Amino acid sequence: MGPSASLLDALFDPTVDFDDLAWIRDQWPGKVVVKGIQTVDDARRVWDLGVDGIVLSNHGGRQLDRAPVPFHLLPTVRRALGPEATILLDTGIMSGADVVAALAMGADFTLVGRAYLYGLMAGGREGVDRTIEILRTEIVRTMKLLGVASVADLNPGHVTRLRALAPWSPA
Ligand SMILES: Cc1cc2nc3c(=O)[nH]c(=O)nc-3n(C[C@H](O)[C@H](O)[C@H](O)COP(=O)(O)O)c2cc1C
Repeated sequence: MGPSASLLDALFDPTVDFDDLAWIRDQWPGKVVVKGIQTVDDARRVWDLGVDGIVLSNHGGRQLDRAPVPFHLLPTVRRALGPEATILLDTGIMSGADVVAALAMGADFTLVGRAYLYGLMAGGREGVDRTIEILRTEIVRTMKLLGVASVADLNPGHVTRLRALAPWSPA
């Protein structure tokens, strides 16, 4: 096994479980956010351990390409955990319309992985700034097209309208 493979093995300990998370929560007074949640049961269990946020993510489906789609999981998790839970959506955010759709379906935040890396590869630091600028412009434009002035006013009903208004956004 090469040095990078050994390092990865050391970083990703497969024996980590919910008891370890409870221990971390107990030891660490700062924020704890758990990424990679893929089922409603895990979302509830992790939230009940007192974390500050959960991230619905399949890490882009890069390792396990049949992993559940976080966007599809989002409404069920929001219903199960209620309005107080902090839910972040990761995976597949490639446009401002994607961000708006996730917020409308119940996410509090979205994360961006590959989109900003594409900007980084295309233009370094400026490319990342430009990616963020494009996402911001698209978010504002999408909300204008929907006739929504505040993120707080977004709701699942807007997602159907979003599909009609934004043909670049996959159904
Ligand atoms: C090059 C690369 C490295 C990544 N490294 C990590 C990592 O160390 N830990 C992690 O939780 N996710 C990692 N991810 C996954 C991303 O954080 C994110 O979950 C995934 O790319 C899906 O989001 P996206 O569709 O916006 O890219 C990595 C992704 C890429 C492309």
